[in-house]
Amino acid sequence: MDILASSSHLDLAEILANDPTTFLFMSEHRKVRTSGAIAHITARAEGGVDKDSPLQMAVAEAFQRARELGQKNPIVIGAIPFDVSQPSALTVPEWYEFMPHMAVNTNQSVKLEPLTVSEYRYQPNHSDFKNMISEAVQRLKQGQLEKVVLSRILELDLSQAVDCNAILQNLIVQNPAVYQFRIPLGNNNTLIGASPELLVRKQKNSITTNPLAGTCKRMADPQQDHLNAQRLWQSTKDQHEHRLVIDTLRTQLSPLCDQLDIPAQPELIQTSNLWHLSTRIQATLKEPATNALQIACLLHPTPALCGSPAVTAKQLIDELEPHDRGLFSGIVGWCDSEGNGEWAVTIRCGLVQAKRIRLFAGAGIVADSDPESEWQETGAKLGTMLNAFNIHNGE
Ligand SMILES: C=C(O[C@@H]1C=C(C(=O)O)C=C[C@H]1O)C(=O)O
Repeated sequence: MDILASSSHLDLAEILANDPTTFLFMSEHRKVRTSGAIAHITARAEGGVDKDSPLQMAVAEAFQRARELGQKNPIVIGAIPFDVSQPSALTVPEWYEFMPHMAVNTNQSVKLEPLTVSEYRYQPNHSDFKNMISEAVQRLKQGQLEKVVLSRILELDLSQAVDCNAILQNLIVQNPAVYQFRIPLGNNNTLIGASPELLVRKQKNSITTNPLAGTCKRMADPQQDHLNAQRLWQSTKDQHEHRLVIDTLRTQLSPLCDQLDIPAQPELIQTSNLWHLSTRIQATLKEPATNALQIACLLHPTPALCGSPAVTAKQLIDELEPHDRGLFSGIVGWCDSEGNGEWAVTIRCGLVQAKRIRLFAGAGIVADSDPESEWQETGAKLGTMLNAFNIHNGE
């Protein structure tokens, strides 16, 4: 499709041009923006690794229609929920382009009028969250499973409607090196976020995945910050949490790949407010025709968002979490008709609807997890979105 000819800076307001249908997915690899819809795809992602699954068939059909309307290489873009038995929220747009990286202004945040929060709702609240983690720790100690990821929701009511695009602009400025997205969901509902975690990128026969697991908070004091990072690196608990993710990915990817390059040790990476253990995995596909959405469906949800073993962890999440995750901890991204694409994990994000914001944060729990530390960790994760809103109390 068209590539922006000029290399002048665009503010988000110009990029989105007040078009409520615009999807945005931006990374250091590609920055995609869209307009309009040829098809909305709600087919469930269950079994989506297979070419003849309902999801892949629906996408192929919509691509065919887009080609008939003159598109050379249509794309599908949007979000898939954590629970793949729930409907997908995908669109084949009427128009899209890959923007030049330089086109997007990542320097200028938007000065927001101070927002007044009229209500904070925690689901579960502090004490119920700690009970939930203690219950999970019991099950982990009994050996029913090795890891489960448990989460909480923070819902805020504001005294005035927020400008969703201004919040996204702030997210981009505060988190320039991650995966930023804007997913319009209808009913004036928008999912926005800045995820640090790549589920899969596919370019021709080459794939990359970059799971994160093992987290601690950044500190204002550089020495304390460095110490925290070292503590995370040396933590057997966090290294164990991380290894479980890598082992699963190795098992899933090995049969598909000629070459699979997994570093022996994770590295430390930093976001604006957190340290993570991170492993960048590179592989070459045996069958280059396998598309990015198929691989995303194979890997999702990884033990970084669900647990290990996956089926037992999913059952425990259904039993213990009081909320439905919906699109949170699902995946978000795009795939073109040549099979290339990029999918990130839907974290560090929120659903915005006029005066109401719904935020999500989860943490990996293993047998030696401490409930209060997990509350603190999820609080720090919520900070990514709260900072973009310029809300500093409550967490
Ligand atoms: C679930 C979240 O994060 C996930 C859990 C992590 C952990 O347990 O250390 C780290 C990164 C993500 O894979 C979240 O940010 O909400």
